[in-house]
Order: sequence, then structure tokens, then C-alpha cells
Amino acid sequence: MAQYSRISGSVGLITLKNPPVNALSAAVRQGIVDTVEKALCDPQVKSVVICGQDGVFCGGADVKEFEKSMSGPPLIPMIHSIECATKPMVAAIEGSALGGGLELALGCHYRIAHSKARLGLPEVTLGLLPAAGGSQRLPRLIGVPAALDLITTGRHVTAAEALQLGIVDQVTDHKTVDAAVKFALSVAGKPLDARRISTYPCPVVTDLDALFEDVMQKVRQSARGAIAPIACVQAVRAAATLPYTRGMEREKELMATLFTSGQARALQYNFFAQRAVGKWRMPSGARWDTSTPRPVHKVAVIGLGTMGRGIAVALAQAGLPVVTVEAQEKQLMEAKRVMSDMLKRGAKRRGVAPPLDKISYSSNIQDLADVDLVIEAVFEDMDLKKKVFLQLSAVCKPGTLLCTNTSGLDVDQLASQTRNPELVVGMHFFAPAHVMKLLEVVYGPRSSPQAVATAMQLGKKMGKISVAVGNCRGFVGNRMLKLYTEQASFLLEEGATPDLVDRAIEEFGFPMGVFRMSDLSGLDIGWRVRKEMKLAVPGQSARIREGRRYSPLGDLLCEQGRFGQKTGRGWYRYNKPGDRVAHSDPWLHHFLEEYRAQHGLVARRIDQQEILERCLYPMINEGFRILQDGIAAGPEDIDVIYVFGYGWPRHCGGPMFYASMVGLEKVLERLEHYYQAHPDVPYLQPCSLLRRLVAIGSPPVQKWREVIKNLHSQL
Ligand SMILES: CC(C)(COP(=O)(O)OP(=O)(O)OC[C@H]1O[C@@H](n2cnc3c(N)ncnc32)[C@H](O)[C@@H]1OP(=O)(O)O)[C@@H](O)C(=O)NCCC(=O)NCCSC(=O)/C=C/CCCCCCCCCCCCC(=O)O
Repeated sequence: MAQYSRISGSVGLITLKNPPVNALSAAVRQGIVDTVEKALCDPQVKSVVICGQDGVFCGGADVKEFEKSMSGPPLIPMIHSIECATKPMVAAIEGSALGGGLELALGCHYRIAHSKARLGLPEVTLGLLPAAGGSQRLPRLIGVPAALDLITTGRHVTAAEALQLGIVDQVTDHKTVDAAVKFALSVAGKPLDARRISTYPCPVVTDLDALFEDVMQKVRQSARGAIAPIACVQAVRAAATLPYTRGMEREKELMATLFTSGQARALQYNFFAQRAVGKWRMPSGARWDTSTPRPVHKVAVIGLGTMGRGIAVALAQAGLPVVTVEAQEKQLMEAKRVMSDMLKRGAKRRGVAPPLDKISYSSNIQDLADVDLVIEAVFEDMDLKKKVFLQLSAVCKPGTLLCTNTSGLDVDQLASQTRNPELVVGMHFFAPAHVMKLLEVVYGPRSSPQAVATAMQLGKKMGKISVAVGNCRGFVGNRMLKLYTEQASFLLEEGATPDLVDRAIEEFGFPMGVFRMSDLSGLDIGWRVRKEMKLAVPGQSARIREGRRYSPLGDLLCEQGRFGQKTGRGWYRYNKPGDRVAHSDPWLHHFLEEYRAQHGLVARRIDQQEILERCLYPMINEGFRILQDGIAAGPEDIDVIYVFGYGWPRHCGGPMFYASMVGLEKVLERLEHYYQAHPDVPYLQPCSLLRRLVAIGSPPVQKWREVIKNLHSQL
């Protein structure tokens, strides 16, 4: 709703009220229409201020309403009537003015923003475009190049940048509404013709065609199959080339296509999924809102390899004092140099001073006596990690939370080395840890809710999207990934090439195919794990191990020293070790032919559809098993992990949402087909949760939690 009052004698004040972000629900839109009319009819009122309650102007259209049939007054005529008003309308922007919120402000004649406010048109991130006139007004106000940047990326700008771009007229450090009211008093009675953005001609751009061609090419490249960024470019082009009313028609036309698209549904699902994962719950019933985190004032990172360095930098950037410990003096010195550079580069990008003094460096574990939380990031070796946990338990003060950055080892085994196993959790960061948004917080059977709450809160402070998951080999992300990479190797055995598989995966929308990714992260990492598990045995090329199909291809490459980018050879060839550009490698193709001949395998033609089904559906099946096992609380957790940790294209929602879009019945049918064809791959057998969901009519992903709950209560 919206509340109306009159202040300072002649200013009508309209306050949007719809906590927490004053989204433009049907009730709010109706409230605006009614209060604007009231203000315009009140002869005492000479100008009007529109603001939002509780320090937030407006978070945009109410995204929840997009699923239902729209009711209430539509946004476009509402904003149009504000622009046409004969009394000055002033937007007082605090907190956020995003999407429809900024479009509302652009309909006003003036905009006053608080210095801490953030503005933007992030519709593209929801699979839409700013279709309440934003795509037509913004280019008229700030010019085509700047509008293209904001609308195609959806990035939020600070009040200072908004002022510089000309989006707002004034920025204040004081009370925004007071400043806006003062401003409204000063402009009362002034002519408004020059303040109606829709009447502005779009600033002229020299060589418009070249500009749009260039932008379109860049957008197509970065969109990885997403359609909204392209529609955004088309809408801005309409602003640059057509009169306002025809531009609005084009905006509407483009929006109609996007609004009902699967991509918009996927992106909007993902928006809410990101928020849902913060509301974690453990199988014990412990939850985010009933568990209090411990205070964390000082943290430590032990082990300064690539992961440890990234984690320490991310902690320092979040403003926390960090003690880093690395036993090897040479490694410590090198880490100090590299981390200082990382901090300086990060600070330069953000325009702040580098927080160099936040990190102290030591080779002595005794220096961790007074920290509140330790993140262990030593080499991925269970015996070594056990030793470290034993030492940490002896050295750290009582109550210190001990976290491991293992990417898949048993957190409970580490907890069992300590005096307080309830204070042990996994904090699984993704490389590079100071860049990647995802954090898996892993609770073992003995981890306390307080420990989980503390790790989740720390993740939030570090700007991560944290997902709480249960303890199993590989947790959620790597447990699913294993099947994806294994299937990719099987496809090579059957006749595919790394290039063919990667192309299919990249066309689906992943930033990097499975083999390119494996070359980047290093083939030796998985090899070492497989050797530890006695799965990989040098010199052996058997294709059935432990009673199931096994592909030794990766092991055979490692035996030849082909570890990927770092050695200049892997699934691809690189011009030199460390080079990033992958070239198709005739040696590898020949190697695959010899391998197939040696094992009596006949290469067959494998199409893109099969590559996608073979690589993605087993992962999805494993996702269902993870839900069934209670390792993830809901499909949103898995989807957020895959989008933010593994490059799953956001416009496909995540693996579980994607399964629901493809149709669970189809996924089930294909898995049954592949299991029949490959009975030596047990994980291809469809899991019972998937069968159950299909049996009850494939409910939408939002309803799966109920089904899982019922399933668990029957066990
Ligand atoms: C920065 C934020 C605003 C705040 O961040 P923060 O403080 O961290 O809080 P959050 O945790 O993010 O959010 C708190 C809760 O609020 C919920 N929320 C947030 N924003 C919205 C929203 N816009 N709608 C609904 N709910 C929202 C959030 O889920 C949290 O809920 P909970 O506590 O977890 O339950 C940050 O929240 C943020 O960034 N928000 C999103 C901003 C955004 O993206 N805005 C753009 C929205 S889209 C829009 O505005 C579109 C405008 C144009 C519409 C034009 C309509 C025309 C329709 C025409 C259709 C034609 C089709 C015809 C087809 C046919 O023919 O049928």
C-alpha cells in the first residue's frame, strides 16, 4: 500500500509501504494511483515527494506476482500519469531503487538520492527487461552507451555514480526525505515540460549501427545462450531509433516474449533459491532462526597453498584480522608476496586502501592460541589433516571453531581428532576463493547448530552465498561432479573426442567444457585421490574395477605426465606449460584410437543430445539421491551450489530446476534407457525419489520438499 500525508504546508508525501523492500505489488500500485490522485486534487499541495518506508525506496516489481495472473493497476500507465502530473513529483531515494522502483523514479520530475543508495535496472538478471518504460527513458536521460551498460548487465550503481551519469539530480548525506521536501518546495510552480524524460530526444550517437553491432556481439558472447540480454539491446536500440510511443510498443513486444519464457522462470526461481539457502535447516530440526552464531573477531588460516591464500585474502577483504600459518618458510614468504599483490589488486579495483595489516604471517601453529575460528587448508590428505586437527585442538582456546576446507573428505573423521567435535564443520571454498561466490558449509553428525550458524554467518560476512549441507564423500557439488566427469570419459571410450564433448557442454551454457575444466584444475588431483582409494593402479588399464565400469583414460594421461595446463599437455595441447589456450591435440585422438583398439571398442557417432543426457542426467539423478539421503535440504541448495560453484548456466536454473523443465518423466525414461545400455554403471539406475515424483505427477520443484519430508517420515 501507499500512505499519504501533507507536510511543510504544501508538499504531498507519498510513502510506499510493503516490507521488506516496498516491492510494487498490486496493493502498492493501487496505493500509488490513489495517493497521487489525492495529491493532485489537493489545492494546498504544490509539489509531491514519493519515498519508501524503512529506508528503502523500492526493490521493483513484486517478482512473486509474476507467477500469477496480473491484477491491479498496471505499472506503465501509473508511471506515465506521474510524469504527466502538473505538480513537481520528486523521488526521495534511500536504500535501493531497483527495476520498477527506478522506473517509477524516472517517471518523477526530479530524483534526490541518499549517498548510500544504490540504483539499477536488474531485470535482465531475472530474464526480463525494464519494461515499465525503463528501456526507453534511461537512454534518453543518460545516453545510449551508459544505458546499454546498465540495462544489459543489470549492475547497481552508487548514488555518486548515478549523479555523475545524470540519473539523479542531487545526493545527500542527511535525511533524504527532508532534503527532498526542501527541494520540492524550491521547485513548486516551476515549469515541468523540460523534466519529462519521455519527451527528450535520445542523445545522438555517431555510427549507431557500429555501436549496436559491437555491443550485440559482446552481449551474445557473454550471455552464453541467455535471451534477455539480447532483448535488452534490442529495446535500447528502439529507444535510440524510434519515437517514444513506438519504442514503448517495441519494449512491450520484447517483454511479452521474455515474460513467459522458461529462462525467466529459471532466473526468478534462482533469485528466490539464493535467498532460500540462507534459511538453512539440519535434519535434527535445528534451523537458521533458532541457532545463534558465536562471535568471531579473529580468524586463522592454516596452509598457504592456492586455496589458503585465497581464503585469507577474502577474510581480510571482509575486514577480519587473520593469522596465517604455513610450516614451510619458503612457501610462507612466497605466499606473503602473492597475497600482498592480491590485496593490492583487489583494493585498486574497489578504490579502497589494501588491508595489508589485517594479515599476519607465521610458521608456528602456537600463534593460533587466541583465534575464534580456524580454517584448515592444508594438502588434501586425510592423515595430514588429522594431524593438524589434533594439534589445533591442543593449541586453540576452548570454544574455537575448527573448520576444514576439504573438498570432499569425511568431516567427522577430522572432528573425532578434537576435544570438541561439535565445534568442527567443513567450509568448502571454491577456487579462486577470493573470487568465487559459493561456500559449502558442511555439518557432520556431531556438528552443533551453533557451529553451522557461525560458519554461515562468516560466509555471509565474506560476501559468499553459503549453503549448509550434510557430510558425505564430495558433499553435494563434488559428489555430483564425479559422475559428470566419469560419463565424459566413457563417451571418449565410445567414440567422442574432448572437443566434441566440450562443445556440447559449452553450447548448453557452461563457461567451460568438462575436459577444458579438467585441464585447468589439473588431472593429477583426481589421480592422486584415485590412487589413494586404490582405484588407479599405475600400469593397469582394466575397464571394470570394484565390480563396475571404470575409465582409466585420465590415469593413463597422468602416467605420461599430462596433468593439463600446468604441464602444457592434458586433454588438449597448450603452446607452453601454464598457457590457457587449448588446442585440439592429434596425439590425443591417436591415443584414443589405440586405446579403443586395445580394448576392442568400436567408435560410434555420438550426437550432442546424447552428450548432454549422458553428462547431465546422471548428475541430476545423484541430486535426487542427495535429497533422498538428506544431504541437501531442498533442490534450491543443489541448484545454488551448481550455479555459483560449477558454472551451471543460471538461465537454466540449476540441475534440479532444469530436470523439472525438461520433465521428470523424460529424465526418468532416459536414465532407464542408459542404465539398460550400461548395466555396469550402477548410478545410472533412477533413484526412488525421482520415481516417486514421477508417480505422483511430477509436481513443480517448489513442492519437492514436501514429498521428501513424507518420504523421510515413512522411513
Ligand atoms: C537489494 C534488495 C532490494 C534488498 O537486498 P537485501 O536487503 O539483502 O534483502 P533480500 O534478502 O535480498 O530480500 C529480502 C526479502 O525481499 C524479497 N524480495 C526482494 N526483492 C523482491 C522483489 N522485487 N519482489 C519480491 N520479493 C522481493 C526477497 O525474496 C526476500 O524475501 P524473504 O525474506 O527471503 O522471504 C534485493 O532484495 C534485490 O536485489 N531485490 C531484487 C531487485 C530486482 O531485481 N528488482 C527488479 C524486479 S523486476 C521489475 O522490477 C520489473 C519491472 C518491469 C515490470 C513491467 C511489468 C509489465 C508486465 C508486462 C507483462 C507482459 C507479458 C504479457 C505476456 C502475456 O501476453 O501474457
